[in-house]
Amino acid sequence: MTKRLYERGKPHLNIGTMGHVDHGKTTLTAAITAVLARQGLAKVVPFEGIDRAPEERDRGITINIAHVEYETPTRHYAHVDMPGHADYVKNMVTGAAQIDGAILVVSAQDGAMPQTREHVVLARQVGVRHIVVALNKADTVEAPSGAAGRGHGGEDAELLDLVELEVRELLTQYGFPGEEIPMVRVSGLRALEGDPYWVRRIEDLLAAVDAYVPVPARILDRPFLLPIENVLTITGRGTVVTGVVEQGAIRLGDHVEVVGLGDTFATVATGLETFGQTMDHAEAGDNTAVLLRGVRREQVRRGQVVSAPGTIRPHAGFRAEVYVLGTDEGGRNGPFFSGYRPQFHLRTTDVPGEIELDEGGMALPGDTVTMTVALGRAVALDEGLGFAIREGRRTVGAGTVTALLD
Ligand SMILES: Nc1nc2c(ncn2[C@@H]2O[C@H](COP(=O)(O)OP(=O)(O)OP(=O)(O)O)[C@@H](O)[C@H]2O)c(=O)[nH]1
Ligand SMILES: [Mg+2]
Repeated sequence: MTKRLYERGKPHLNIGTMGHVDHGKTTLTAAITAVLARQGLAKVVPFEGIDRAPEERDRGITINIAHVEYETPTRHYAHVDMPGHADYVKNMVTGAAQIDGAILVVSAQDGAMPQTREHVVLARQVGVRHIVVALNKADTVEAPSGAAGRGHGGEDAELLDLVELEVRELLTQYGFPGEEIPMVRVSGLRALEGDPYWVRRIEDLLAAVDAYVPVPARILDRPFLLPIENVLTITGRGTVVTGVVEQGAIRLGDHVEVVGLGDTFATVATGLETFGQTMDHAEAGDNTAVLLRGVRREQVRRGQVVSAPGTIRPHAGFRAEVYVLGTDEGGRNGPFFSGYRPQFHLRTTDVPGEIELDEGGMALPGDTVTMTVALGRAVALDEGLGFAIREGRRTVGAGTVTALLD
């Protein structure tokens, strides 16, 4: 069976849904595909089809299906719906999801909640600059005209205004232009059911994303690098790794190295695909599956990177600047000290590491501190890389690598 060649007709962007648990991220994701499918711009991905990342698939090289693909009239999107809070932190905060913009989903019933705040803080830390807000579950608050008996009328519409104001203030507090951020009142659930009024609102939301999130400048002038998100075995073909190309470009047949979490080794990219379509080359920003020649499944794992030969090395020691999350941002209740051994989330992996603090040996929630880190395992590192520090289920800090030590 021959596969369609991926056409680079429209600019490609990576976006994702974020927001408090149960506010409707997955329902909204499904609704977007349903609405765009009516225009022939997406395949319907049902609610149950999102959030699944099987270890193995036997049909072709396919992207981790937590990524949903769709087009608007002007753009091609890969959309990642993080399946829960811990995964959000792992995937997005560590830069693994590499999103160019985000849809912040806030339930109109509940307003901003603790994870709404935490996600906004962390989005800011990892350099997500453009957020569009979906005030979801608006059907529980607002009635479309003519839909007598549904919704609750005037007073609750005022409630929506209040929620909107509260979210704008939250965004402004964390350095986003809260006044100008587009906010669209939607109902993922009703749109998914095909209610024309709410379908139009989803179209409004997508138009807002198209207009507000700019096409980012891709780093094409640096060596190829792809952090491995997922490893798949394709029966009869070999081992495939998937992820978003962080920088540079790769052509079919290029020599590459697999770096980190063990000995570096060389291989060749003998297949490239995106969402089931073949590619002759992949470049920064592309959600890509790479077939690696002669590589056994056990040789590769999430957390390694595929890179142009000789361009990046594994390191265990580095210097960093870290923002320690405040208690109200989901951070610790108290300080930590030199000798502290949390988990470091770097690109697509997490490894334990010991912290040596510079000044005074103590870091309080809300502080920005400099430190030396000794990781338990060497991973592919470079200066400027962003990372998150976690302890148990709590995000302790968000930092940047400032120098490599060994
Ligand atoms: N009334 C109403 N209910 C909704 C809407 N969107 C989602 N829901 C319901 O809210 C619940 C949570 O929806 P999900 O889409 O699973 O929420 P989520 O944000 O993906 O949840 P997590 O992934 O667990 O964080 C489900 O029962 C949905 O049916 C909406 O627009 N209106
Ligand atoms: Mg969900």
